Amino acid sequence: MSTKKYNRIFGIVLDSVGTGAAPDAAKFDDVGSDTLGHVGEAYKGKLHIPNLQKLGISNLRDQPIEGVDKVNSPIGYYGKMQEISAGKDSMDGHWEMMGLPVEKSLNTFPNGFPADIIQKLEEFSGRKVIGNRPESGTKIIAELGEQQMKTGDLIVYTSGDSVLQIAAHEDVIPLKELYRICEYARTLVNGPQYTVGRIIARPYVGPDKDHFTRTANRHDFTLEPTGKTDLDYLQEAGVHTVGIGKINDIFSGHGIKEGYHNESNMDGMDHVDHVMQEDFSGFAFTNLVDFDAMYGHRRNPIGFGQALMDFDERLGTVLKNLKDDDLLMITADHGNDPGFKGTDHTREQVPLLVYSPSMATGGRLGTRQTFADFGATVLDNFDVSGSDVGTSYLSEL
Ligand SMILES: O=P(O)(O)O[C@H]1O[C@H](CO)[C@@H](O)[C@H]1O
Ligand SMILES: [Mn+2]
Ligand SMILES: [Mn+2]
Repeated sequence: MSTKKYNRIFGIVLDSVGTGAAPDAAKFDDVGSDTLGHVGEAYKGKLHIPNLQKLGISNLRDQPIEGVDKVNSPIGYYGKMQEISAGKDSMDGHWEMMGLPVEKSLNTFPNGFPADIIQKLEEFSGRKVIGNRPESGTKIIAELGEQQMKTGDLIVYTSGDSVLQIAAHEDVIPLKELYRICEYARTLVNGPQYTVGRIIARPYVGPDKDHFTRTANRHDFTLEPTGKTDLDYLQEAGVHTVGIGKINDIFSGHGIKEGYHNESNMDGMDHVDHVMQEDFSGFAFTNLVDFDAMYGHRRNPIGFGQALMDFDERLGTVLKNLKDDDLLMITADHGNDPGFKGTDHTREQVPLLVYSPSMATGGRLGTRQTFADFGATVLDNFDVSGSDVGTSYLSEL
C-alpha cells in the first residue's frame, strides 16, 4: 500500500449513466442497451459535453458517442467498470463500489406484494392499499392519485428492482405519516422471508391527475449494509467522509460523517462546490439521481442529454477548482437506457473517469472487473485496509 497520494478524493456517481451492455446483460434481458450511446443518437451529433469529452468519455468506448469525438490525449485516466453484484439497482452498484458486492438476489415482485405484507401495511396505517403491481411512478399517480385524494388510500407499487414504493399526496397523507409507514414497511422486508433493497417514499403534490408532480421529499429506506463497507473502514481510520445526495440513504448513514440532501442535480453540484471550499482531508462521495429518476425511467433521451450537458457545465467549475493534490473520480451505478424497452435499469458497464490537475498525462485504466476497484483505490490512497474485494488503480495513475 502506498501512503496518501491525494489529500481529497471527490467521487461523483452519475446515477444510471451506463456505457453499453455488460457481458452478462443477457441474464437481465438487456442485450443492446447503451445509455450514453442512445442519448448521443437522440441528439444527432448535438450533444455538447466538452468537459466529459476531454476526460475521455468517448475514448473509453469502442464507438464514440455521436457528436462527441474521441480526443487525442484525454487529460485524465479513463476506463470502464463492470458489476459482479446479483442485481442492477442503485444499492447493488454503490455497495459494490464500496467493497460490498450484493451476492444474493434480493426479492422482486412481478405480481405485486404478497397478501401478508399488504395486510400488515393496512393494519399499521389504517389505510387501504391500492395499486400493488410493478408500474412507473408517474403513471400510477396519474391513474390512482385522484382516488387517493378522495379516500386516503395508500398507493403501493414496485418495479423490476427490489423496491417497495409508497406514493402519497402530501396534502392527504402528511410527510411525517408517510415516512412512519415506510419505516414500518422496512421492518417487514429485512429478511429472511422477504428481503427488499429499498422502501421508497414517493410524495407528490398537485390539484389533479394532469398536474401531479413528485417532490424532492422522496426518501429511500435502504436495507442496512450486510457488512462493513469501505466508508466504515475509512471512518474507523479517522478519514473524513462526506455523503452528498442519495449516498446517505444508500448506506443508511453508516461510515458517513457529513451528509447533504440534494433537491436536484444542480443542488447536488452546489453541495460539491461548497464541500470543495472546505479544508479537509478525506473522501466526498456524491450521487446525482436526476439522470435516473427524471429521464432514464421515463425513457426520455432528450431530457437525459440535457441533464448531461447541464452537469458538464458544472463539471467545468469543478475542474477549475480542483487542487493539485485533489483527485476526481466520475462513474455510474448501472444503466437506464432511455432508448431501450421498458422502464427499468439496464445491466451495463459504467464509465470511469479519473483526474487530478497534477497529472502530467492521461491514460487507460482498461475494463475493471468489479465496481469495487473504485473503493479499493480510495482505501489505498488513505492507506486503510478493508474488505480486499477489488483492485486499486492508484499506482496506475
Ligand atoms: O417509476 P419510479 O417511481 O420513478 O420508480 C423507479 O425508481 C426506482 C428507484 O430508482 C426504480 O426501481 C423505479 O421503480
Ligand atoms: Mn441508481
Ligand atoms: Mn432508478
